[in-house]
Amino acid sequence: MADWTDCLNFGISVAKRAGEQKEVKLKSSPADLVTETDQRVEKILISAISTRYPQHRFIGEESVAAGERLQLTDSPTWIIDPIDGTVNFVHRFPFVAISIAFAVNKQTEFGIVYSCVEDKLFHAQRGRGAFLNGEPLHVSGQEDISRCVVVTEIGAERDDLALSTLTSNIFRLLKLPVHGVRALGTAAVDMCQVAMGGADAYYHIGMHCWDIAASAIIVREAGGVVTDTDGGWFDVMSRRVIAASSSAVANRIAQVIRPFPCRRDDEEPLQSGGQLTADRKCAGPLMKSDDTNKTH
Ligand SMILES: O=P(O)(O)OC[C@@]1(O)O[C@H](CO)[C@@H](O)[C@@H]1O
Ligand SMILES: [Mg+2]
Ligand SMILES: [Mg+2]
Repeated sequence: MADWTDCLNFGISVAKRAGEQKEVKLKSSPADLVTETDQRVEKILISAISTRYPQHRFIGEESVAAGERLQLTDSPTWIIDPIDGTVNFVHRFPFVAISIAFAVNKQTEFGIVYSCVEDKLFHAQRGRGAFLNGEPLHVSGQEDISRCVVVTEIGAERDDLALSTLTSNIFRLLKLPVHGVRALGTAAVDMCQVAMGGADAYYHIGMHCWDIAASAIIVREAGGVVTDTDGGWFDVMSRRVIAASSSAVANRIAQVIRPFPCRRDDEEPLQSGGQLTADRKCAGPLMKSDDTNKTH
């Protein structure tokens, strides 16, 4: 088995260096600031990594937004979210992370999540455990859904179907009941909360591969389970995930929540006026008819 520890250590060092980029000045508007900062951090990461590993490929949120093709091949690939929690960043809500995953043959070999404001560095390497600032991490192991804190995200979708589905999912979980539902505004940090036992589960529909590729391996290596929202096999490109402290909790959440349709990350972008757009929004047919049969 190839040993990717050198890449992991290099990834950790560039993530920490990029996380020092705090001296950003407001230029014209919060939107500009964020775009500029996100792009700058992604450039810092990709330029450092590609100088050291010129054969490696990249999937970066900002490069994809700029029109680059999103394609996960068998080649060694770094999957990067330069700032996960951009809205938090603008509002100074203190959860903002750099998320870096590394996949070979489409299998994630390691993941790094640097929660910059908290100065918490999470990492995990396949088969070698998960760590927070060098200390081993473990999920809570909770198996009883009624004793769980569940994390989810509100997401950026504002269409009626997405909004009504996500609010009714929260409604059904609260009625089970669970101990609480939380949202931190960054999928990467949400999932690391599951990995460290601060939360017992996380589910989300509509996030992207760069939001969760790193934290998915961190949860698994911390002893948790990661599945699709239907309880089946997790596909990092599907934009659907449950991460949980146990299979029992993951399965219970899968029974309760209903999906809304999302374009896969690796689907060709929508055509708009003859031009390719980076639009990967949730869209598509209404819920499947069997969704109405889900357990409440
Ligand atoms: O665009 P960003 O900041 O990289 O990421 C988007 C994101 O923060 O939005 C969702 C919640 O709104 C999260 O699940 C996800 O991580
Ligand atoms: Mg993100
Ligand atoms: Mg981002």
